Amino acid sequence: MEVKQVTLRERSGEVKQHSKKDGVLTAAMVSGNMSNLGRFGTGLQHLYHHLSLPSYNLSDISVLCKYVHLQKLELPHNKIKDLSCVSHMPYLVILDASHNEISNFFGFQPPKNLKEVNFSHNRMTKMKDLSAYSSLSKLDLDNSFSEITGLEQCCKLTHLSLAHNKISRISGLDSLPLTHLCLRGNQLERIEGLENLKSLQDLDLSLNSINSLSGLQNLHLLGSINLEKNLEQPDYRLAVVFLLQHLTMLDQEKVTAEEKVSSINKYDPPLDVVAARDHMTHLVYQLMQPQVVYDSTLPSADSPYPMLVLTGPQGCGKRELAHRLCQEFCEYFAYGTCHTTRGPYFGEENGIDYHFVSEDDFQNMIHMGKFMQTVQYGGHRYGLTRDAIEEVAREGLACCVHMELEGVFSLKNSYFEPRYILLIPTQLEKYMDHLKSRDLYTQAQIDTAVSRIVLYANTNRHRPGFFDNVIPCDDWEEAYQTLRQVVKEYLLLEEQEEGEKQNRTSPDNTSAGLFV
Ligand SMILES: Nc1ncnc2c1ncn2[C@@H]1O[C@H](COP(=O)(O)OP(=O)(O)OP(=O)(O)O)[C@@H](O)[C@H]1O
Repeated sequence: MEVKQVTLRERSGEVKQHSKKDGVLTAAMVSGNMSNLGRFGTGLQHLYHHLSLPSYNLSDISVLCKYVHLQKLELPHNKIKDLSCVSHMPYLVILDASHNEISNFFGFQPPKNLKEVNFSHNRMTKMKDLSAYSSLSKLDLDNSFSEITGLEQCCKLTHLSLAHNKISRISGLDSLPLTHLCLRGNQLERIEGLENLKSLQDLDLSLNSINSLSGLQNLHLLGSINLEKNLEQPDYRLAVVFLLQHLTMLDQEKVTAEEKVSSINKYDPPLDVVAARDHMTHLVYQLMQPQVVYDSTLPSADSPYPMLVLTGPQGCGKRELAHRLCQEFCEYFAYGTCHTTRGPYFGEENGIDYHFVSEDDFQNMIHMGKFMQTVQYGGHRYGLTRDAIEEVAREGLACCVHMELEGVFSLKNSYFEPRYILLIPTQLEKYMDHLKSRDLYTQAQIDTAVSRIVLYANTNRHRPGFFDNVIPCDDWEEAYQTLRQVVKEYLLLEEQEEGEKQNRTSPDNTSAGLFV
């Protein structure tokens, strides 16, 4: 049977073997203070598999070239300059020569199965080609390197530490199967050269001068990252958590579920969160205004004001549908004119299509509590004011507006209870051709509009009842006919017409009966 661990203690400069079993020595631990190895292990060299000589002030270890069967050699915290004796250890698997005075990087014949090497805290200044050491899986090189080179062929390298060097650029790591990478305490300003390290799970970039998080976005397996003492950006923790959704540890602290939720709410908020914020903003600003007595036609909690909202992606035709509907059903509806910061298209009239206002004016109106809801779309702001609704209400009519989905989400938080009609393109090609033919949009704007169809479709699928009606709008005329039918049903006009035919009595055509 082989001995697993034998402890040797040095007494007055001599190494004494304390125990040995069945005559076979496989491991030796030596402690004490000894400047040269002298007669150490004389005659037993060929039996050693593991030798540990930490903190011995050793400078000359040439005698170890007789230890040809060594698999593990630990020599940390000595004064060794020359490791050429390792050339005689073809079975070596693990070598720890950290905290020595070695400047000649890997100055020995490569043992075929050398897997783990620790050369940290030595005097190495330049990396060299390590293609002969292709079995390396773990390498510690915390020294004074300014450039990462020579590792390209280390195709089994999973753990690499290059901490406390002078590296200012990450390069040459692309082809490695790294799972753990430590670049703590270097001179990095950017995160680059990591895009292809798809297996990376643990990354230490602490104590650098990194000022941007770009470069981290594709590291989907990254579970732990340390970025301490880098960015000064406030809330950077949330930004990192948002970028790396799989993260479990950041700066040596656990990433909590709350942080994950907060990061999403901050950087990619769901529509309801955006809408809740929008609603809260306008409510708060409105409450901050001097209270006024509203027109009696405005809503109370018991009678939510009737309103018709046409929603759908940009350019789907909802605006024209709204106008035509207000024309045909002018005894019931009037168009609710929104405010926007975008400039008028050719032929658009201020006060009719929109109230065109400057960014500053729009902002002031927010602060004055004017808006029911606002959205940001395509770099511009849009908003529906209380006044716009009130103006229509004074006529005894219901307000008909068109808006993007975000506006609907926001309005759903208010005390208004409109009918919501979704107008959705189902033939993509046709919709795209239509957008192109308007000659108003860039390709990017068209792409955005098209991509948002899914948003509408998913909202309809996942939130039954969110829209009161869904009307395909591939054919504008057909869409209008369906829409007017739906509206007539809302208004109970069909029944009235029927009734009219039968009784020849005139209907009550006020909007009071809308949407009951
Ligand atoms: N108050 C609002 N809230 C939310 N969305 C709004 C609001 N006012 C307008 N929008 C929507 O913003 C989008 C951009 O409006 P814009 O008038 O610039 O578009 P458009 O190119 O004329 O397209 P459309 O014909 O759909 O109105 C449109 O989908 C419009 O319905």
